Amino acid sequence: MIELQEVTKKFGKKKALDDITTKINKGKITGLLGPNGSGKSTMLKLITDLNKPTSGNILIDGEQINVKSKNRISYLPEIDHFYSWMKISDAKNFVKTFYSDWQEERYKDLLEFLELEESMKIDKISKGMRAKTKLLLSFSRKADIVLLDEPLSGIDIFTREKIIETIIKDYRAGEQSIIITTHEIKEVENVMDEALFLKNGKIVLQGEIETLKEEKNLSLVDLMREVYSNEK
Ligand SMILES: Nc1ncnc2c1ncn2[C@@H]1O[C@H](COP(=O)(O)OP(=O)(O)OP(=O)(O)O)[C@@H](O)[C@H]1O
Repeated sequence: MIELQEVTKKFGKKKALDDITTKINKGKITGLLGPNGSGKSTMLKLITDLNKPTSGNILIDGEQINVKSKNRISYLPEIDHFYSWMKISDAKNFVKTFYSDWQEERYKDLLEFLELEESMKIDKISKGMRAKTKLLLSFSRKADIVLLDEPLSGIDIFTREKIIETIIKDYRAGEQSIIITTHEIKEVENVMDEALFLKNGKIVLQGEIETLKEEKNLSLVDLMREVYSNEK
């Protein structure tokens, strides 16, 4: 379980996250939702320990984030983190040297599934292929926490579908926790178990998707509309 205790993250005077206390359940797919600038990426970066909170604590299975917990996390950043000279195989070797849980078999399997080739040069492939490459590298590890920041952003419908298929393909429900930030709500609605809605750095709603929808008798998109129109 990932636990945030009174977490605030400030950039200058701006509170990107404002005194957040919450638990994100283990073994589920959780959608981290909210409008631009609501704090989604900031929250993922704090969980990966790429950024430190200004105040508050983040615990993973009851332990303060440490080197061991960092190794359990696979993080797909919103922005491309590849060097332009790299081929997919170079990017793989780069990631592989950092993490002991690299799974070569899974990498080979996903490479084929995503219709990518190791010899492809990253600065020559399309945006969709780069998105698939990021996913390939994130999912070729055995990490039991996978954080995906906007994996569907700016990608065509077919590639989006392929990316969603990849996310659920070998998903170990109950064991592996996946947190996805996205604006493509309709497409991930059926994949997510739980959702956490952020606005201005605060949680405005959180729960199991089916329960939230049933309680209000609304689709997730309409639920979001209601949540964000009521919040100022
Ligand atoms: N490195 C930074 N320096 C200054 N301000 C930042 C930094 N990172 C985030 N912020 C600010 O913190 C707030 C939250 O940003 P964040 O990127 O977490 O939002 P988001 O919900 O992921 O947005 P989007 O959907 O547009 O990706 C925004 O106001 C943003 O400008």
